Amino acid sequence: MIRNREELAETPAHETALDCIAAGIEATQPTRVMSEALDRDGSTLTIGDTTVVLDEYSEIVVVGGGKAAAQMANVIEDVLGDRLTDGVVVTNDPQETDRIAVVEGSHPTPNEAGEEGARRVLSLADGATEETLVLCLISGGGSALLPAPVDGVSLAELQSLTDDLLSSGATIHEINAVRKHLSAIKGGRLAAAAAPATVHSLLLSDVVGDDPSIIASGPTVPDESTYADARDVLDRYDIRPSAAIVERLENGDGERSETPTADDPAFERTELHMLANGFTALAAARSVAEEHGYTPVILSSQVEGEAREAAKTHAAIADEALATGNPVSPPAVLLSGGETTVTLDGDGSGGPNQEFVLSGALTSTSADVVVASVDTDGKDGASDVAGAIADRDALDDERRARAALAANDVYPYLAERGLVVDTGKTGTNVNDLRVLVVGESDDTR
Ligand SMILES: O=C(O)C(=O)CO
Repeated sequence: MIRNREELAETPAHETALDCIAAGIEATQPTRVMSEALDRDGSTLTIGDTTVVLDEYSEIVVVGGGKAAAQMANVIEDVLGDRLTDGVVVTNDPQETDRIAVVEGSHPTPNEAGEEGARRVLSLADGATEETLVLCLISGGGSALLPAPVDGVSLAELQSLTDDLLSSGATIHEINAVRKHLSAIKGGRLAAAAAPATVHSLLLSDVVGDDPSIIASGPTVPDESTYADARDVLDRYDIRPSAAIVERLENGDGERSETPTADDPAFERTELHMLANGFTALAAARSVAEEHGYTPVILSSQVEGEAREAAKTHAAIADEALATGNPVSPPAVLLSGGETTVTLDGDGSGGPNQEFVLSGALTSTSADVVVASVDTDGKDGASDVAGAIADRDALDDERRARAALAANDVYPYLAERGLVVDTGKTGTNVNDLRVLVVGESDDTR
C-alpha cells in the first residue's frame, strides 16, 4: 500500500503514522465498504440498517457513476446474482464485471463516452416502473463522469465551461450548482427519471461535510440550488460561457422552473445510504493509533482552508499537548480529515498535503512531533505522490524549506530527503488524512 514504507519508517512514531494512513486507506476501499454494508439472505437484501424485500420487485437495475463505480458494481452483482436484471455505470477506473455494463468516461473533463454512458443510465431509469428496484451507485468524480447536457447545450460547451470552473477557484458546492442546472441527470433528475420506481442510492462521499446533493452533483437527491445561484457563481468568478448556456441559465427549460426539491414526488420512494466518508478513514486510523499505545484524538473530519495555515494550527495543538498535556497527554496521535487547498504564488510542484507537512514540521518546536498527511486517493495536488511525512529534524536546510514553500515547490525539497509518501493510485477517495504523532509510546519501542 505505501510503496516506500521501509524508507519512511524511521522511528516507531513514523511507523505509527504510516500504519494509521494505511488503515484509513484500507478501510475506505469501495469493495470493502460495499461488502461490509450489503448482505443478502434469499429475498432479503440489507443495506446498512435498511431491509429491502427483493420479491416486491419484478426487476432490479443498477445505475451509477463515479471513480469507484466499477468496484461498487462488482460487489453488488455478486450479492444480487440472478436477481439482477440490468445495469450500467460510468467510471474512469474500469474493471471487468459480469452483468453490469461498465462505460469508461473521463475525469475531470467529461467526454463523449461519458455522455453516452450517462444517456444509457438515464434510459434505464426512464424504463423503470413501480415494480422496479433501482440501485444507484454514486461516488466522487460522478459529475464529470456522468455528463448529460440539457437540450440545446453541447458537450463541447460543457467541457469548456467545466475547465473554466475547475480553474476558477470555485468550491465544489459552487461548481456543482452550475453543473446541476445544465444537466438532464444531476440535481435529482435521475430520481425524477426513475419515478415511480423505488430508488436506493449507495454513496461514497468525497465531499467535506458529506452533503449528498453535492456528491457527484446528487443525481438522486433533492436540489435546493437555483438557476440564480448558478448565474451568481459564473458572475463571481467572471466566467463567460457560451450563449446557449447563458440562455439556459436565464430561462430554465421552459417547463420546469427549477431542479426538483425535497417536496417533489420524484423523491417519495428514494432512500440514501452513506457507506463511507472521511470519518471512516479517521476511525480506522484511530483504532490503529490505539493499538500502537497512543491516545488518539480526532480533531475534525472537516478541516479546510490554506494547507500551510491549517498545518500551523495542527502543530500548535501538538506542541500544546507536549507542553501541558492538553487537549491530550502524549503519547498521542492527532487526526484530522477534510480538504485543504493551496493558493498558488509560484509554479513549482507539490500539493496541499506536502505543503501541510512541510509547514507543520517547520512550525512545531519539537522533534517529538511527526507530521504526516496524504490525499487518500494517492495523488496530492498535481503531483504523483500521496503526501509526505516529516519531523523537525528531517528539515536540514530550513532556509530552503521556507523558500520551497514560498515558491509552491515543496515536492523536490521533500523528495530529495526521502520524505514523500508514495501509495500509487489507491482506489479510494475520501479526501485528506492527517496524522500527527506526539511523543513516543513505550509499546512501540
Ligand atoms: O461532483 C463530483 O464529481 C465530485 O467529485 C464531488 O463529489
